[in-house]
Order: sequence, then C-alpha cells, then structure tokens
Amino acid sequence: MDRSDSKKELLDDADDKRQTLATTRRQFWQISKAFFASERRRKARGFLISLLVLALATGAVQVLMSYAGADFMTAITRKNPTEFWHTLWKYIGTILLAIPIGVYYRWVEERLALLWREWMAQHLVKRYFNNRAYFRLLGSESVDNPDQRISEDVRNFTTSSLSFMLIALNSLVTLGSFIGVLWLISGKLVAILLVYAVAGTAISIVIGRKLVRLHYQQYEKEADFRYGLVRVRDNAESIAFYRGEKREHLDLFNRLTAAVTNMRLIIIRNRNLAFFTNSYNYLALVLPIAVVAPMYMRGEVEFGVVTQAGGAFATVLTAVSLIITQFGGLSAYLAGVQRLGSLWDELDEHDAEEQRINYEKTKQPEENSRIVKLEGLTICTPVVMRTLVEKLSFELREGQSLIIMGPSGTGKSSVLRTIAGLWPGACGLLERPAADQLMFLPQRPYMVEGCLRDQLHYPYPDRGASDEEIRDVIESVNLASVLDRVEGDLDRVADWNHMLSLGEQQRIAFARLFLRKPKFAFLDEATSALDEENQQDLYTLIKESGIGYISVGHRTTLIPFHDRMLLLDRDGSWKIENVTET
Ligand SMILES: Nc1ncnc2c1ncn2[C@@H]1O[C@H](COP(=O)(O)OP(=O)(O)OP(=O)(O)O)[C@@H](O)[C@H]1O
Repeated sequence: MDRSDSKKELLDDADDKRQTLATTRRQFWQISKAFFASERRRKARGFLISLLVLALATGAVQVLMSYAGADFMTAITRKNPTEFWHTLWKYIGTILLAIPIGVYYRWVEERLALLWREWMAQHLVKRYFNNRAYFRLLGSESVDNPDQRISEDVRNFTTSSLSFMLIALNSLVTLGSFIGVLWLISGKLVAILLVYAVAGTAISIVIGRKLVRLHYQQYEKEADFRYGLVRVRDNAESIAFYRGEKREHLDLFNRLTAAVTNMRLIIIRNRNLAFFTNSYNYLALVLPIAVVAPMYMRGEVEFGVVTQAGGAFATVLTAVSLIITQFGGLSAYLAGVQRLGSLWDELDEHDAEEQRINYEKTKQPEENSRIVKLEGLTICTPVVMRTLVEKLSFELREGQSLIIMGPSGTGKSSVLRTIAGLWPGACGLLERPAADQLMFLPQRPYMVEGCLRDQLHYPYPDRGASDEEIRDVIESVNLASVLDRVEGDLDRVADWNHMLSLGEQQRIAFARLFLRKPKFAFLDEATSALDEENQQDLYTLIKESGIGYISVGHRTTLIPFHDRMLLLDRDGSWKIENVTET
C-alpha cells in the first residue's frame, strides 16, 4: 500500500517534466550568473580561465601520451632494446609533463569551488535577513529547511557545478583530440562509437529519469529528520515536563523511516541503472579490439595501434557517455539546483512583495516621525488574508501609553506585528519613527550567546554605557541576584537561555529597554511571567521614563499604568477608551 502510494506520487506527466526542466535550467543560469557577475568576478573569472587553459593542456598531454604509449608497446613486440629504451623515456617524459598540470588543475578547481561557496552562502545569508525573509519563510510551503539549503545545498551545488563543468569540458577536449586519433586508425571505429554512445545515453535516461525527483525528496527528508532532532534539543525542557519522549521518539522514527524508504527507492533505481551501465562499459572494452585486431592480423597496423585504439575508444566513450556514467550524481545535482533555485525565487518574491507593499499599500513612516499613528489600518492574517481588525485609527505621542485588550485570537499581537512591519498584509496609513527608535518586547525574550553585557546591549554592540549605568539598570529591574551569579562580572559568558527563568528573562528585556531608551516600546505580554509586585515596579519605571508604550496583556492590574485602552472584538471592530473613564 505504502509502496504503491509512493510510486503513484512519483508518476509525472510529460508536460510537468518539461516545465520542471525549463525552470531548473533558468534557476541554474540565474544562480551561476550572479556569482560570475558579482564583486568577486575578477578572481572567479581568473580561476575559470586558468581551468580552461589547464583543461586544454591536459587534453594535449593525453594525446601525446597515447602516441608515446603506442610506440612503446610496438617497441616491445619488435623485441628491439634500443627502440624500447628510447620510447620508454619518451613515455616517461609525457608522464612528467602530465603531473604538474594535473596537480594545478585540481588546485584551481578547489579554490574556485571554495570562492563560489563562500560568496553564495554570504549572499544568501544576507538575503535571508533582508526584509526579515527568515521570519516570513517560516511555514513556507515551497521552501522547507532554508538552513540546509544555505549550508549543505550551496556547498554541494558549487563543488558539483564545477566538477560537472570540468567533466563536460574535459569530454569536449578529449572528444576533439581522440576522435582524430581514432579516425586515423579506422573510420568504421568512429561510426560504431557514435552509434553506441547515442543509443546508450538514450537508454540510460529512460532507466534513470526518476532519480532526479527521488534525490530531491531525499534532501528534503534528510533535512526534516535533522530538524526533528534540533527541535527536541531546543524544546528539551518542555518535552521533559510533558514526558513527551514517546511521541517525539515516534516522530523522529517516522522522519527517519521516510528518509530510509526514499533511499531504498533510489538504491533500486541505481541497481537497475547499474545493470545497464556495467554491461555498456564492459562491452566497450571488447568493441574496439574486435574492429582493430583483424587489421593487425592482416598486417595493416602495428600491435601498439590495437592497444592505442582500445585506450582512445574508452576515452572518447567516457566523453560522449557523460550522462550514462554521471547519471546518479547528475540527478542529485539537479535536485540540489531546484532546491537552491526555489529558495532564490522565494527570496526574490519577498523582496518584490516588500517593495510593492512599501510603495502601493501602506505609506511607510517618515524617518523623522515623532509619533506612532494608524489611520484606517485594516489588518489581515498572512496568506489566507482573514481580516482581524478593521480600519483601526489611533495616535500615540511620546510619553503616552495604550493597552490593547480583548479575547484571545482577536489580533492584539498582530497590531504590534503590523507596526513592527512583520506582517505586510495591512492596508491603510501607518506612521512611526525609525526602527532604532522603537523596541519590541515579546513574551519570550530572545537570549543571545555571550556575557551579560552582550545580553543587555542586544541587538546593538556596546553603545558606550558605563559599567555603573549597567549595574544601576540591573538593580532597578531587580536582577541583582543574576549579577551575583556571575560574581559581578559583566563579561562572563554563560548559558543564559537555560540559566534564567522566564520571569528573569523578561526583566532582562526591560533592562535592555531602559539602557536603550527608545522613543516607543511595544510590550507583548512582556510581564506575563512576573509576579504583581515586579510587574508594578517595571511599569512604574517605564511610566516615569518618558518612553511612549503600547502593551498587550490580559491582566486587569496592567490597565492603571496606561492612558488609554484599545478593546478589540472578534468581528474586527474596536473601540478606544480613556483609562480614567473606565
Ligand atoms: N502566521 C500566521 N498566519 C496565519 N494566521 C496567523 C498567524 N499568526 C497568527 N495568526 C492568527 O491570527 C489571529 C490573531 O493572532 P494574535 O496572535 O494577534 O492574537 P492575540 O489576540 O494576540 O491572541 P492571544 O491573546 O491568544 O495572544 C489568531 O487567530 C491566529 O491564529
């Protein structure tokens, strides 16, 4: 049942395949062109030209070696010692020439592959952060596991692209040179070779064509398995509290099984393909001898020519049968191109969408705006576009405060997400100060790796706050005990994520806020893990600080710390009340 299901899944109609191939081709050129036209293009092109020259040199040396080898074999059959030694030295000479060419060929190839990988990974990481694509790619249907695409797929793509390009280049060079050698021996041999290669390639494509799709699925399933393991590590405590080991174990087991099942299908395809490629390669050993040996027996050619023909035939055959010999690797490679291509396309789409939204839908804030202003702003959920809040309007000046309340799921956090620019699906007018004048405090603060000083300055590097200032802020948010734990050392590195309780982490977030002193703060249940006393202290501090703020919360004890209250309802309607009136 399972097997027939997955087989059914793999069935593609011809149109679909043609379209996929055209898309893969476009994606390949798009990705490759970007590197050779980038700021690293001089170095990249230099390496590429060196490779071309070295490939030509390799072809020339191989032809020289084939003639030197033929003379050498003939000298042996003639039992002539003088000729034997003479041809042996010539043969060794060609080998000595081949060694440095081979070494530098490999060296340049590896350097170029590394340069390409470095550029491409840097480029994708940059685009991953651009317009917060990393956030919007969460839950994307077409791009699973972007992390694996940026790390492994990029590495595989760059090394394989070069290796396939060089194999193709070598093939062309050897084809050019050795077809000449074969032609001089026998025209019939060249004709047999071409028919043999074309037929072989066609048959191998028929047998192995499903491999591309299977390799694509393999990448996805391997990444899913690894992500499952990472998720367990990231949520270890919650899973342990829930005693969710069995469920997690089953989930990981299923992910692994999916990868293994798919790999089994690949192995079956490989086996079928190998039946053909092995027969093909063995037959190729016999064919040229069968044609040239009778010529030798008739005395038309020397013995060395028989071995030379065998070698030349094999070389040219490898060149023209590229698709057959490289099918497994090629199909995995194409799958990798598709994975990178779809990430690239999705990032392009995000950038384009961001621009469209910036220019068409929501008027973006002027950088010097001193207020937060929403005018007729309708907020919808992404993708499905369900309206959450309709035509919301309010204005918040410096030092003013607002609390957003309402039943769960009515869109309280979404209002903050929209102000932060995380949710692009809003129509209407939005005005706010520049991003570095705003600060968002989520319910679960993000703890960075590093020391306490790094925590407090995140995401900006040290802005010159003195140690005394930092200690005062720590004291004011009631975190002196945390400072004691690192013996007062602001620069001691610790695992803050696991070392601090959620309430302590929320106080760290407030400390960040008081150190940075933005114009406006947005607090999304930012004190949910704190006791009433700590909450009251923090809200008293923020009220006195002159920072304007919008809070989202359910606790009614929060209300008195705000000037106004925005009430959201399930039908998208809303109302604003002055807190003193309630
Ligand atoms: N990325 C998303 N894609 C689609 N819908 C989403 C997404 N994130 C949230 N939603 C939906 O949008 C609605 C509003 O979510 P939001 O988090 O703003 O609610 P809330 O009022 O803050 O709820 P709570 O009080 O429970 O925190 C919810 O129904 C939620 O399921």
